[in-house]
Amino acid sequence: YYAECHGVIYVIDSTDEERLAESKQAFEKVVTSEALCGVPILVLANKQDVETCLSIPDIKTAFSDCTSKIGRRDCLTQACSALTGKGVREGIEWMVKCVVRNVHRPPRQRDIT
Ligand SMILES: Nc1nc2c(ncn2[C@@H]2O[C@H](COP(=O)(O)OP(=O)(O)OP(=O)(O)O)[C@@H](O)[C@H]2O)c(=O)[nH]1
Repeated sequence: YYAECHGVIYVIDSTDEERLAESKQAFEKVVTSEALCGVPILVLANKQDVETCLSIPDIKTAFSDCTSKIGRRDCLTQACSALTGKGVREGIEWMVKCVVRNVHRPPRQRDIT
């Protein structure tokens, strides 16, 4: 299943601080998966319409352990709200560009050098 994957969209509930550590563990499994090596990852920090939500810097700090594991691949953390739609288009457009660029995967040496 992962072997056919050209991009990962990982959704975080920005209002669920309690489960952020659990989410980070799940994210770590994705980024360390050999089958997903080099695959672009869009992290959607959802529910940003909620006033008390975690900010993007909060989320990046909580996920900072993962930075080195993300490696050289494209990775974007995009604030969004599935409720209002804000940020969703930007995220998807970014992902489309990445997928087009990485259409041959795993990345060939000449694409990354
Ligand atoms: N305010 C707000 N609510 C949202 C947003 N996205 C989803 N929700 C609400 O969050 C609730 C859970 O949404 P689901 O789509 O069921 O998400 P889920 O991941 O299946 O839920 P769990 O597995 O229970 O965490 C629903 O009441 C949604 O309406 C958002 O961007 N903003």
